[in-house]
Amino acid sequence: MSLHRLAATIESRKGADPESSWTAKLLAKGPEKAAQKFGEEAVEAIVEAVKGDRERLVGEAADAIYHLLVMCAARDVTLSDIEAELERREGRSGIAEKASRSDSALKKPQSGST
Ligand SMILES: N=c1c2ncn([C@@H]3O[C@H](COP(=O)(O)OP(=O)(O)OP(=O)(O)O)[C@@H](O)[C@H]3O)c2ncn1[C@@H]1O[C@H](COP(=O)(O)O)[C@@H](O)[C@H]1O
Repeated sequence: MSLHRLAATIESRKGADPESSWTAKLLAKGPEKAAQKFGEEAVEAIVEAVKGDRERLVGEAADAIYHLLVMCAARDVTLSDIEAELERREGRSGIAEKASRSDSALKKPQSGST
C-alpha cells in the first residue's frame, strides 16, 4: 500500500465508527493517545533495529509509519504537508544544514550577556 493510500484511508476514518475501525478508535481517543502509541511503536522499531532482526524491523517500521500518520492526522497535519517540508529540504545536505545552525547559534548573543 502506498503511503498516500494509507494516509487517505486514515483521513477517511475521522468520524468513522470506532467499533469497526482501529484508526477511528485511536483518533477518538485524541492526539495525546495517538502520540503515545506512535512513541511505543517507534521504540519497538528501535529495539528490532538494535537487535538486527530484519524481518521484524520491517513489521515494526510499518507499524511506526502507520502510527506516525495517525498522530499527524489527529493534529490535521497531512502527508502532503510533510512532503512539502521534505521537498523544501531537498538538495540541502544535512551536514550543511547543521553547520548553518551552529553558525547562527555562535552569532546569537548569549542570554544574560550585555
Ligand atoms: N497499517 C495499519 C496498522 N498497523 C498497525 N495497526 C493496528 O495497530 C494496533 C496496535 O497494536 P497494539 O498491539 O499496540 O495494540 P493494542 O495492544 O491492542 O493497543 P493498546 O490496548 O495497548 O493501546 C493493532 O490493533 C494493529 O492492528 C494498524 N491498523 C491499521 N492499519 C492500516 O489502516 C487501515 C485502516 O484500518 P482500520 O481503521 O482498522 O479500518 C488498514 O487497512 C491498514 O492499511
